[in-house]
Amino acid sequence: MAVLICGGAGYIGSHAAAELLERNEDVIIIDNLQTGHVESVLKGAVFYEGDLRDEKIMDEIFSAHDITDVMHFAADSLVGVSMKEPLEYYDNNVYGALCLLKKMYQYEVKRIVFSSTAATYGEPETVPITEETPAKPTNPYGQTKLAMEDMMHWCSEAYGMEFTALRYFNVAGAHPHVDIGEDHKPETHLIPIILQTALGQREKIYVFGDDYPTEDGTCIRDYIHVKDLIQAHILALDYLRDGGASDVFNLGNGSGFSVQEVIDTVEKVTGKTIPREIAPRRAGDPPVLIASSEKAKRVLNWKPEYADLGSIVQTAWDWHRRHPQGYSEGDDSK
Ligand SMILES: NC(=O)c1ccc[n+]([C@@H]2O[C@H](COP(=O)([O-])OP(=O)(O)OC[C@H]3O[C@@H](n4cnc5c(N)ncnc54)[C@H](O)[C@@H]3O)[C@@H](O)[C@H]2O)c1
Ligand SMILES: O=c1ccn([C@@H]2O[C@H](COP(=O)(O)OP(=O)(O)O[C@H]3O[C@H](CO)[C@H](O)[C@H](O)[C@H]3O)[C@@H](O)[C@H]2O)c(=O)[nH]1
Repeated sequence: MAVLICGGAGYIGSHAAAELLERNEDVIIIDNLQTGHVESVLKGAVFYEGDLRDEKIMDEIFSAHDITDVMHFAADSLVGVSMKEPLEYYDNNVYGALCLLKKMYQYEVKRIVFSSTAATYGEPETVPITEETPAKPTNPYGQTKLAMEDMMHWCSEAYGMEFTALRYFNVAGAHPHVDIGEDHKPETHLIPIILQTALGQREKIYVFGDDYPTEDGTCIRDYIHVKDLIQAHILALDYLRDGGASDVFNLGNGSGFSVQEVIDTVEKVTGKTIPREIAPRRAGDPPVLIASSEKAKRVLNWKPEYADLGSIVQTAWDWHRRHPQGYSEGDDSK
């Protein structure tokens, strides 16, 4: 039995590899390294550098290993870029998932745990967001993720291929004891950008809009620690292995923090003053996104450990301080 991690050299996929290896699972990774890092591939995992859309390497992997389960993280995931390059997003995300599902069907692999996103909900009218909240994406990124969920739904109906679509809210933090963390180039996510400012690599943080209908006028998001997120993936995998039916689950902390509050928290954790400047709104940002993850808690028995934003930021800060330039130092000591 082996788990194939698609996108296992990326931020979240590498944390999944760490957890699976800790459970003594056989881990196979495919990653084309378009945003991933070979340095984040952990010892013990079998690594293939390649693309999901390349049938040759997919056949090589599926015939060389007894793959029983898939975790699928490989995707393009920048909302802004997706607005400008929708076809690229459909190609990598939707066509990439199609290629993967075809191989799973061909090699009779029946289970897949999938990275979905809160972006499938678009701009919901009420919070907290439950899985019953209508999915109405407002950008191609969210739309491609919903299309991928739909494909899995129909594969489940037709071929008995069971899936869990995990709709993440804002993922942050780094592994508390394995030396892996978040390194996107370019970085667009709020917490690492503030940490880069704390490290003196950026002059200031631009706060995108202070005229939203929230208490301090800045956007509110629900931040979830990557380790808690991965714990839910492990539970989702076990749920499918125990015969659980295909389903969709939100993954968030259930509490919201404004951009200003996140910056204040980073100041507290790092002891540094973060210069901030109010900038125009970023297109497509909903004012408030807060998850209800009650379903994951009830069905999967998920118990997140990092409810407090300070402890999430602390683990990210620890990693960023150790790796101020990210993985680019060529650290291959894993
Ligand atoms: N980071 C977040 O806050 C967040 C929130 C919601 C959903 N997600 C989803 O979680 C997943 C992982 O996000 P991440 O932050 O770890 O991103 P990431 O870019 O760090 O990881 C994605 C990995 O997939 C690889 N990849 C992409 N396309 C590929 C392809 N066609 N073939 C092989 N490898 C490919 C990349 O090289 C990268 O290593 C994504 O699907 C993303 O949409 C992330
Ligand atoms: O320099 C910055 C960067 C971000 N922000 C603000 O900080 C908040 C969080 O922004 P992120 O880019 O960190 O995260 P998003 O909420 O935009 O997006 C995240 O959640 C989405 C789902 O809602 C998608 O899944 C996406 O992949 C994931 O990164 C937003 O209000 C954004 O406007 C700033 O003010 N300044």
